[in-house]
Amino acid sequence: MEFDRFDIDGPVLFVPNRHRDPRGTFAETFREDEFRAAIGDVTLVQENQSISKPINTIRGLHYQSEPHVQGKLVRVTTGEIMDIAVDIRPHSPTFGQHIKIKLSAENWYQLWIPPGFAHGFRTMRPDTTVIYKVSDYYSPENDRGIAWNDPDLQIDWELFGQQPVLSEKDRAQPALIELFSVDVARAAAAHHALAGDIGRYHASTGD
Ligand SMILES: Cc1cn([C@H]2C[C@H](O)[C@@H](COP(=O)(O)OP(=O)(O)O[C@H]3O[C@@H](C)C(=O)[C@@H](O)[C@H]3O)O2)c(=O)[nH]c1=O
Repeated sequence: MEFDRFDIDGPVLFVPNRHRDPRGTFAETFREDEFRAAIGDVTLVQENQSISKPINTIRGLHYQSEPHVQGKLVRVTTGEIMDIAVDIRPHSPTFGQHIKIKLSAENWYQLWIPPGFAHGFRTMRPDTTVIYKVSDYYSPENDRGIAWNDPDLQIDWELFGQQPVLSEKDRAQPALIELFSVDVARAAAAHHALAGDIGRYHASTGD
């Protein structure tokens, strides 16, 4: 298993070593020892699978709040997604920024999204299967979301005018600023991470 890191600290891309022969392909898709060597003391306790039938289904942006924050190890076994992880760690120098990467049945990529990130994806093909292991159990009381199209996040979903398919819940998620306004202002003032928006965040929090 190879791995790579990103400009935003925390997420890790795992790429399994594939063994090809006339029958097809074999790969180790998860090894706890290698995962822990790269990530640290994290145990994955639940595995989820979703199948999205229409192309341009967007699920997200989702996270669980304390005390049930989740890290997620995401992969695709059929189809392709554009995977998005937004840094929502209030004191992070990259608060509000995101990483974007394509995961597909062909590239076998696995993205580790640590606690402190909101996660979402757009399916780039019909009938896309996403499988992900998580580091804490599902807790409906701690289920949280951010609007996929929050303009402050500046995510280019590459929809090119197409309407995404969304759950009712995801059509009504709040903007980041509604959830994190005070911390955003503090983080922005401390790190100048959101240059240009600082005045507006201060105004909206009354600081
Ligand atoms: C996430 C989850 C949902 N459910 C139930 C709740 C609901 O009835 C049904 C569908 O849930 P959702 O609409 O939240 O499913 P979905 O929109 O696919 O939610 C997922 O989106 C991606 C982007 C993530 O990162 C995941 O953590 C998760 O939030 O499944 C569970 O039973 N266990 C779980 O772990």
